[in-house]
Amino acid sequence: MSTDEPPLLEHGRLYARELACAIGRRTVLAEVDFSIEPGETVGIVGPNGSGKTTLLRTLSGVHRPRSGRVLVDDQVLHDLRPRRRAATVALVAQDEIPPDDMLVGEVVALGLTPYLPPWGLDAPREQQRVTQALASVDLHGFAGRPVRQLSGGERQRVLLARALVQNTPVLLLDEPTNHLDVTHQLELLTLVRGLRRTVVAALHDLSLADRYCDRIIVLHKGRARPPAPPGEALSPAVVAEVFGVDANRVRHPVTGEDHLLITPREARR
Ligand SMILES: Nc1ncnc2c1ncn2[C@@H]1O[C@H](COP(=O)(O)OP(=O)(O)OP(=O)(O)O)[C@@H](O)[C@H]1O
Repeated sequence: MSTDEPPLLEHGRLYARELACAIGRRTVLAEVDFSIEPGETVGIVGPNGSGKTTLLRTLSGVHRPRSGRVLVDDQVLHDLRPRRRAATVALVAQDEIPPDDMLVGEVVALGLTPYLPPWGLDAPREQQRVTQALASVDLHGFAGRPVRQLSGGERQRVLLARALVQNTPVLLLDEPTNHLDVTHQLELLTLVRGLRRTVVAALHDLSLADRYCDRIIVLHKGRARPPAPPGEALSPAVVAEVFGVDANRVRHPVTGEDHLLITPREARR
């Protein structure tokens, strides 16, 4: 989809440099160090509580790192003014609930805020971008509906549409497939891969991460393994160690593609 000219792919290189992420006094992750290329889709996986949300919030600028730096291209993210930061990185948080009395179109239009002059409105242009973004997440015709009337999955797609109109070179997604039916899960991941943006997504479903990500970062015991291609990041040994389940790669009988198959340990007895 295109809400505006797509950002050029020389923009959106995302770096974490010796990052430590903390909540209160507790360090959740330390020694996080990686570089993500413009246009890459990178998954973050890890058990519950391993720090996926904390890392995404730090990469988005919402949390300050305890130490280290986040850079987008040559800019230190946490030094940017809020408007500039909002034009650089968009975060779709997990389970955000917009105010009940807002209309869907109004929520999506919030993504344009960093580009508007103070008190500035450009209604026809704004409306067109909102309409395009809603259509791209399969919510054509929803602009006038109150947010309170949406299902969880529809709300999730509205928040993605808001991030799309924000039109940032870097897009961060926290469990974007939560609440979505299987069709919309696959559509969303196909959509984000086709955006020509740098995408970092926390995903619980290892098979989806394996299939849709160029590289994957595995969080385990307070550390982030360096981003690696799915076959390496989610090798049977790593999946067994980190998640305590068995993983096998099997060939799809029709497409011939590799799929990651997860089985509980007891199933093999
Ligand atoms: N507001 C908070 N106050 C104190 N501790 C917190 C807070 N939010 C998260 N934590 C703790 O920080 C750690 C990392 O949490 P985080 O939400 O980043 O994990 P996660 O990998 O996203 O988890 P999940 O898979 O369950 O969504 C967890 O141990 C969690 O209990």
